[in-house]
Amino acid sequence: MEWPGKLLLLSELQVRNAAYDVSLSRFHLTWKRRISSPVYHPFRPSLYHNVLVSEIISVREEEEGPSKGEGKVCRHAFTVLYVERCRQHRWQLAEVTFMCPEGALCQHWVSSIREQLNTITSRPKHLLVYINPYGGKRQGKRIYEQKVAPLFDKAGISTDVIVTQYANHARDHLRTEAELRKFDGVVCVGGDGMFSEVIHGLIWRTQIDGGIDPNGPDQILRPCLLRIGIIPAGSTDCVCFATVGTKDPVTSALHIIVGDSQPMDVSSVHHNDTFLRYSVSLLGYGFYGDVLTDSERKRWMGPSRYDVSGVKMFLAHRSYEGTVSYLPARDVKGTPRDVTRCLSGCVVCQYNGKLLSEQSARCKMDEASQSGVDGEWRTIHGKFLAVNAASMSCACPRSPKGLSPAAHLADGTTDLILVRKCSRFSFLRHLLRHTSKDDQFDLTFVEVHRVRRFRFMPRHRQSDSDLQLQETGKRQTLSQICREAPACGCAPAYSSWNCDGEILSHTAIDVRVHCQLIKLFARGIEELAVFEDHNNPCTL
Ligand SMILES: Nc1ncnc2c1ncn2[C@@H]1O[C@H](COP(=O)(O)OP(=O)(O)OP(=O)(O)O)[C@@H](O)[C@H]1O
Repeated sequence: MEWPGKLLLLSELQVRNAAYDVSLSRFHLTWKRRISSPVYHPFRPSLYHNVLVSEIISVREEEEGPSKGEGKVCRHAFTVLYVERCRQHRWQLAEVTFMCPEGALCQHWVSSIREQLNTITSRPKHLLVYINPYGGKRQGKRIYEQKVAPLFDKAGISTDVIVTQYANHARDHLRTEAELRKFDGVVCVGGDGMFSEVIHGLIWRTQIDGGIDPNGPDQILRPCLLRIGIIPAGSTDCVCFATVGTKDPVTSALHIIVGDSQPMDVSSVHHNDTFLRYSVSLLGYGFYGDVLTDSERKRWMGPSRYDVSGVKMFLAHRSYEGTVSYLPARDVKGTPRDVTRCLSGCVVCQYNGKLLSEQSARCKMDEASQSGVDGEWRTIHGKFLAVNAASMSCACPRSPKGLSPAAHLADGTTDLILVRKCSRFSFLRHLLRHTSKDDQFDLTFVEVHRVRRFRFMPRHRQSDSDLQLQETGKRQTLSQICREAPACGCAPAYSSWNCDGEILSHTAIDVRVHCQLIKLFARGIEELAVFEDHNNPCTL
């Protein structure tokens, strides 16, 4: 076996007229300046650079290098394009040009680097791209054409681009028409709504192709083979922020190019035997459901509608009666009160992912053992200000800790957070703790459980006429008027579920977490230390 640290090439080359020792191994490209004077010079550029081969985007031979170096003639040059880390998890494309004394040496370097890049099998070569031209500030097309397409081009990635014509265009295309075998991944340019369309299309198609009925709440779903990339261009880009650490199209494009892979759990939401939606981040009933319902009526306000509706619903202080039953996540590592976070290469996700896939393999062999794997249901009845299920931390720039700071992206569980009826002041304390260092769960009226499945049943069942009105958007009957503006004194009987920013049509739901059902072109959030390279001018 070849020793991985073994040097494949070592030459003296020039970078900006200074001599460097440049070396290439299977994993690293390094260039180290030859020091002519031992005297420290504070303004001299960094002396040592190290780039992972896995983070080299491409290499190109220059037409003709500069004609003179320090005394030597250097007419042959090649340029390496690579990932450079900046502040706050941002990546950018950097390049360095090496000048070689001879053409043969230059070609040898170019072919050796290309050879190493060709050994990386996880990089996509052909992508299917969906652009929502109306997401966020309607910049999706411009962002893709100006910032992303040139990078894909440099990396030699070919694309089939579809600019969506209507809502659910991407979902329907993926479900039926898309020739998925042609592609190594699917990219969506837009916000969380667009990402949701893509996962709905891809998961559905994967189940149908695999002969699995997606309407069955007890079905073990097939993981999707194609990875998904998100180019953030929406007004809410929470999934991108949670999996990459920033909302920057260039950073996301570079994660796609280097072929990153981040598994992610998906929850299926059913009402009886009818599939409603998939969720990857937040399912919220009560406060977060009401905020979304109210903010939908204020779309004309733009993103500030969430603040306005948040304040309004906080003052309304509505609580809802219902029954929550859940299956606690047994045997898994981690709890919602952990101080450790789900970061890049998370060992909790790896451990639980393995454990749960072994359990579901056993379960497939013996359908009857299902109850043994799942354990026992627990039930809580009460009046709640909020019932939330966070499948990831739900961190965003406004709430950097998120709704459940210790939640994991891919451990097969969701954190069920129950906020019981309490005073306005107490609820405010709970909400404010999402932005401070204090533990938002350390309050008598809040409880949190790490679960694999849960059900919710409101005390008052929705009537069919309520459901019809909810779906058609008409608001004319007395009960609906009472629900929207209970000036008559009757409190609304039920809230709505906010499912990743969409309102569900039913309140009685059955939610099941599917461990690592999808994979993203991301690597999770890297430790900050990785980014604190003080030699890097971009971090200063
Ligand atoms: N061509 C289109 N015309 C109208 N709607 C579209 C089109 N393409 C996609 N959509 C829908 O637009 C919605 C919002 O898209 P997206 O998530 O990209 O932007 P956003 O501004 O972040 O939206 P949101 O406010 O929902 O987060 C999605 O639910 C998607 O289904």
